[in-house]
Amino acid sequence: MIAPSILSADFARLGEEITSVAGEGDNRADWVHVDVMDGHFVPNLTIGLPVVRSLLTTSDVPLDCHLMIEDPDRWAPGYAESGAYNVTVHAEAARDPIMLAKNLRAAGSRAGLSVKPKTPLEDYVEILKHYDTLLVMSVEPGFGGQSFIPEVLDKVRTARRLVDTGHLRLLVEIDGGINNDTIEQAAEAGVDCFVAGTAVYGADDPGKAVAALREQAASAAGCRHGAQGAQDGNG
Ligand SMILES: O=C(CO)[C@@H](O)[C@H](O)COP(=O)(O)O
Ligand SMILES: [Fe+2]
Repeated sequence: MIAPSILSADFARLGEEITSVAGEGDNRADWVHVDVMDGHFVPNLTIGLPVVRSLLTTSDVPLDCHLMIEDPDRWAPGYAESGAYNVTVHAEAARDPIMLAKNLRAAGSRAGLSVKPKTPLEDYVEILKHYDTLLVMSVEPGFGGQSFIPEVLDKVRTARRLVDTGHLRLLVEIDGGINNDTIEQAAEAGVDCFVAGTAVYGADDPGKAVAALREQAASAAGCRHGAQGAQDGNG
């Protein structure tokens, strides 16, 4: 799955930028990723709930809201109530992440938990049993256009193993520095959903960029499944 991040889009034309990846066929994004930043949890400020509510009316592509905010226990359920498909909060910011996941689901969205590059996954494995998505940050949150941090792929591999062995039931999502040079290693590690800002909205044709990234990820993931089959004696 490909989720273009509108952080790299033209903020004066956000509706059109979303519709550019909301057509039919291969050029259609699976989700559109919306980065909400409060200037406290991260040193940058973007948009909040009123803008997200408007964006929800611009297309039928599900919105994936990534909340880089303090006190998500208080603010995140509003995004779910408004119709966001997936609402992701930061593990480092949530006070009661299990209750928060329950509140998000009760409000009608999927619940996502994100970890910054230096946050270990081990501390959150039990909590993740209450979540639908794990968002592994592959850059420090706050800005688009940064370089991919390959070391976070160990967390992707661990999460993939936990899902494949039935210990967790969630989608593994990655966010930061995903482009045609980095998507294959992320796909091989076991990512299900790839957020891409600059690689999609920096391209001449964002829809074509979505299709190209998906194709690259699918063929790299195919190689991973092939290698897995051979290891299991099925290949
Ligand atoms: O959450 C964030 C940044 O904090 C991301 O969603 C970025 O917006 C991804 O942008 P690129 O790294 O793909 O340019
Ligand atoms: Fe993000």
